Amino acid sequence: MDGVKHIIAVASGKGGVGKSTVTVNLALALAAQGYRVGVLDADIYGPSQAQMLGVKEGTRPQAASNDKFLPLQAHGIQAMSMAFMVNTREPMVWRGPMVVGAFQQMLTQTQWDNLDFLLIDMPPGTGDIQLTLAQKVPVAGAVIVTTPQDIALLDARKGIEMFRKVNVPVLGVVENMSLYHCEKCGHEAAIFGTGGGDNIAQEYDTQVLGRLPLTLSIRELTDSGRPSVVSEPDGAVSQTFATIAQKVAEAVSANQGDGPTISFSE
Ligand SMILES: Nc1ncnc2c1ncn2[C@@H]1O[C@H](COP(=O)(O)OP(=O)(O)OP(=O)(O)O)[C@@H](O)[C@H]1O
Repeated sequence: MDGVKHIIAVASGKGGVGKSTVTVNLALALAAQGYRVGVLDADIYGPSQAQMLGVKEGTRPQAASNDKFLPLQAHGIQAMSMAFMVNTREPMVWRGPMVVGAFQQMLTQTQWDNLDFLLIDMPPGTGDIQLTLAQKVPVAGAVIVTTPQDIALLDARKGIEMFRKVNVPVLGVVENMSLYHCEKCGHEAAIFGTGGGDNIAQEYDTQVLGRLPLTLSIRELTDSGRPSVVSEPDGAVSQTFATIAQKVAEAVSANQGDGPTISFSE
């Protein structure tokens, strides 16, 4: 795709497992490692990237010279979202084809500026948007976000199966809300059970990219527009995202054969 080297879908089967939180922090972690990164919020009905990136309500993208939109800039990354086009306080009462049309327009009519990675924050489920993405553009891989409990894993499995059906490699699984961590007393509890991420990674012959705790700070920082990776760059959560970013970049380059080029000369 024009202006983009690698497209990565961040997906989950189930809603509310932290997919948007992982997308924005992973994007910022990749940017911190020197990559040029963009985020496309494909959640048309419930976009959250504008808020998570701290873009002020009512900010609109500028038109480029060629019928395209310029993405907005936030914390050093480029971003496009339905939230930049509509009043986010009003519900979008749209039928499926209109939603797909809006997604396609954002996908093809955004003038991304020389990105190494475009992360697409997918809506939950395995429907129209997922199929449109796989059919319209070459997707380098998918990152699956899940929480460890059975009900979320059930849906995460469907997400993995769907990407396999459309020949998109699964780069790995991020287990979110692995462990509840009380920031006051330090108490930890596996509210959603343990081992879910490992089991699913083993089942589908992929890797666990990282595990994130359920903590107040992740929620507060991300929802307030200054995600953990920019607010607490040296904190444990940012370290985890740095590792996830590294593994994602490695998995993409391994899949695409971007290894070093060796040449011989006399
Ligand atoms: N590890 C975490 N600890 C605490 N809060 C979290 C964590 N991950 C996500 N949250 C919070 O949970 C809520 C839902 O997260 P998020 O919007 O990222 O989920 P989602 O999977 O993208 O949801 P959907 O796709 O259904 O909109 C947000 O308020 C977010 O801040």
